[in-house]
Amino acid sequence: MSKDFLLALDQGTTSSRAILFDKSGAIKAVAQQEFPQYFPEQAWVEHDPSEIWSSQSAVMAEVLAKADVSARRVDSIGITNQRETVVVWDRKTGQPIHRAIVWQDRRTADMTSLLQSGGHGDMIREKTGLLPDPYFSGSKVKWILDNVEGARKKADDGDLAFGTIDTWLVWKLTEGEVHVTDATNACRTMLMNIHTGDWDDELLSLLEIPRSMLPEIRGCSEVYGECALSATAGVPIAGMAGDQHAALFGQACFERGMAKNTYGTGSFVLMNTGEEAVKSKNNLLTTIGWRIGDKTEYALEGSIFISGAVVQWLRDGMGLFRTSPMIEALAESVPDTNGVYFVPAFAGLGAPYWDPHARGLIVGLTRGSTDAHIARAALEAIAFQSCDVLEAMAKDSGTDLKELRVDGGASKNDLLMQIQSDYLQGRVVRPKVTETTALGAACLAGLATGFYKDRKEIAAQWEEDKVFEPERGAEEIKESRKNWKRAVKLSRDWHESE
Ligand SMILES: Nc1ncnc2c1ncn2[C@@H]1O[C@H](COP(=O)(O)OP(=O)(O)O)[C@@H](O)[C@H]1O
Ligand SMILES: O=P(O)(O)OC[C@H](O)CO
Repeated sequence: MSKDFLLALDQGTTSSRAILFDKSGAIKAVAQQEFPQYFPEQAWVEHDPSEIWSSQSAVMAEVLAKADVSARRVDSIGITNQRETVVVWDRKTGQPIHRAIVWQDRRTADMTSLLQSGGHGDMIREKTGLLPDPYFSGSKVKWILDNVEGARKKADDGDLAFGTIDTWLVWKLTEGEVHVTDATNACRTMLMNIHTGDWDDELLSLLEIPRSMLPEIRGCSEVYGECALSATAGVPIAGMAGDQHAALFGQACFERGMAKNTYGTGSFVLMNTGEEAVKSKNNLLTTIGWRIGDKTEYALEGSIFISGAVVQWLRDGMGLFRTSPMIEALAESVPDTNGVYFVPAFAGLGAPYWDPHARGLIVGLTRGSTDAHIARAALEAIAFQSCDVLEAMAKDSGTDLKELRVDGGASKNDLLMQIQSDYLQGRVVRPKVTETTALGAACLAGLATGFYKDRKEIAAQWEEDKVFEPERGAEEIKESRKNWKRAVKLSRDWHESE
């Protein structure tokens, strides 16, 4: 039977998705399931690994049924996932010993501040391309080992396994046979040296994490094992990358200097820097774009923790509208924010501020402020945050960005994309397929099996849907950009440590 399809498993922060692509990169079918978020304490965020697995395996079966395609016609599976989120499980029982600690969780803020004040910041930056922040996996693993009864002894005895979500899914898909991660997920743990491509003993000993817990680090495009589940039994798992890296690949940003921004729960801007691991002088991260065969390509990244999530908060927390897309009409009903600025630092601030103690605020309110102004200020905030990161990126890379390729749930919002282009004073380009994260994972799998010959074939499939050009001049936006920075200043260092 001919193999006509690639299956992408896209395990995101708020939902698990499975998408079936045909060879031209067109979507044949999508299945999606949201799963519960747990907020046990202020600024803590957890997921239940078994709910992640049950939602992901359910959508995998559902998408094939929806498309009426049998697993025998699926060439291979590509996995992509929310990054940094930590699962620790017992190797013997396969049971997690704690809920997954999610990338947004701030419980280890004091721990990472100590790493900084203890003089480890430069070493961490040099080796990992990251900076000490609770965002990354390492401090979360240490927290589990320190706080779950009996965990440290079990870890020392070699009975525990650690994984980011990619690792957890492969473990489940292969029924405990394969314990691997890929270079892009590994490089977000703060435990890997991005220059050697291996776990780093100095970092492991600093965080007291035994090497025996860790998965093997593999490339992004190779066969890791075969699926053991009945719905997809025998299909090779052949692609794996963190969601932002997969999106960079799916956007065909294959040349140095090309960049994308994914507007999901957070926003993540990545710029390809080729084989050079560019060191940021402006508080961006140096990250692995992908590793294919023995070649590693790098990227600069600006990670913004809250973007689409602010829309969700206005929807669910404030009840301003019923569905996320409805924010567009509400925000469009006013010509501007009437002086309102909204800093959505719900989970502290990521790049380029890196302040885990910042908290959200809305300023500039008057008796004339309405829900529409607040909605518009939320969209402006999404755009402002990306501009802050892109400004830093231009300085670090020494290149002015020619265009920004966009994707993710909130990129469907035309008003937001126009605001982005205005504040950026540059071209914003949205492709026909905005599921580029899943597409990237599928393509990585297809490259490994020979379904695709080379990257050129993939790049040729990328098609533009809509281009946004600035409608306002540089002078017109100057005042707003200045006020945004004033608002950010006010949000800083708000939460006091215990
Ligand atoms: N039309 C829209 N305008 C603004 N935000 C949107 C729109 N549609 C979806 N969103 C936001 O995008 C996010 C979902 O995007 P998605 O790429 O699925 O995220 P994730 O992968 O992080 O779960 C949600 O936070 C939602 O509020
Ligand atoms: O699930 P997303 O799309 O919000 O992405 C989460 C990021 O990978 C976190 O680093």
